Amino acid sequence: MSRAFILLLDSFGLGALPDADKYGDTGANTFGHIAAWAAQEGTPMALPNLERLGLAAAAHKASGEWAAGFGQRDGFTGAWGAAREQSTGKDTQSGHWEIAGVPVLFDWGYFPKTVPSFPQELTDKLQELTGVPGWLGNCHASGTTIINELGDEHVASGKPILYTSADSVLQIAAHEEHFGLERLYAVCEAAYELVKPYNIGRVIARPFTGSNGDYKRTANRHDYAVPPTAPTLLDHVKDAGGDVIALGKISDIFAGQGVTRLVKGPDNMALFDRLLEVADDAPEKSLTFVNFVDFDMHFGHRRDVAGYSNALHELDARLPEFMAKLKDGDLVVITADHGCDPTAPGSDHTREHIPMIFFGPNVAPQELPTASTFSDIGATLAKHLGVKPLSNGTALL
Ligand SMILES: O=P(O)(O)O[C@H]1O[C@H](CO)[C@@H](O)[C@H]1O
Ligand SMILES: [Mn+2]
Ligand SMILES: [Mn+2]
Repeated sequence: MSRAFILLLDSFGLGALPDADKYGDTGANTFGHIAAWAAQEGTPMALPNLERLGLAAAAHKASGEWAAGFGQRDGFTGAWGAAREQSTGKDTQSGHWEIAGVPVLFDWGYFPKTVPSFPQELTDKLQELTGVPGWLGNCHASGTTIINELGDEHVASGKPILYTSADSVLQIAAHEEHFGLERLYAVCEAAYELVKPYNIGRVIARPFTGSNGDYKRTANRHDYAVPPTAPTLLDHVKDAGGDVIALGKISDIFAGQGVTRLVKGPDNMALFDRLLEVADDAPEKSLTFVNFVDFDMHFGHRRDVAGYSNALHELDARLPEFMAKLKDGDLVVITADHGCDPTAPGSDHTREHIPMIFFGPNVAPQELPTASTFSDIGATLAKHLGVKPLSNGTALL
């Protein structure tokens, strides 16, 4: 039996990369700063299951410091280490694709931090194609803030809210009932075609509901992402006849490429429930890839340190349920795609090391060398599954 599982904690960074200063992220440390905050609150973090696997030791190796409340201990059960990003960005697509063997070595296009942020020829063309009365926003923004700032005006005028971030994205927010969900999707589809010359990674539909200055995003977010530029681990597994089971937003991130089964869930804990079901029936030579997005979407970008800490405790507490389902030959890795330090200024991702914690019934506990590319993770899983090796990365086990 050989199966592989990637449990990706979206944005769970372990400390700044050597080149973080180029990204404005000097000193960023998602895990370290959450742990420091918790200790200062008088409620130090306790993540016994992740700690036993080697998480805190990996963070120490990556950042040079022990996270508050954690220290050297005996009896690790995982093969633990951290990885550095080879891609030029610090976005979700770059992180995931690189794990799967395809680092993004070209520069994505980005929209500048000016107002307006988007080129006028782009917004004019999109207006002409979709017949909307104009645009609101047209700037860098936090998605939950801007819908409350501009929601009333959007409802009154029918103008969608356009915004972006430090990532290569064009996001369009509109009211599900007043503007219409299908209409929002149609505007995003048109935008996806128009941003191609700008080398933009994703257009994201951000529907919301509510009234009178009180608006909330719904679960009907939809991503229109460019597909990976070369075959990924997912393709290699699929081409070898294996199942590729994508939980949460994984399928969107790979534009469906290489995915054979799609499983959705509204939040981290629902996704964990789905993961347990998949662990029961995933066949031989399958890859199960789950993205726990709440860490990033609800807590990292929102700079909600308490929420992030709580979500880590919730996941840690449930890990034994998953471990109990593992079968002989299973290989699991716990990792991330970038950082999003909730104590950093602004609301963007941070350029950090990611955890690389392998475990499973046949994994010998050990310290791993710091990987110079996230692709070492995918290369290790490709070897484990016996599929075609990836064109980037080195197998570590
Ligand atoms: O502030 P919100 O809308 O959550 O946006 C975030 O979500 C986008 C996609 O993950 C990122 O680029 C980031 O800007
Ligand atoms: Mn991400
Ligand atoms: Mn994000």
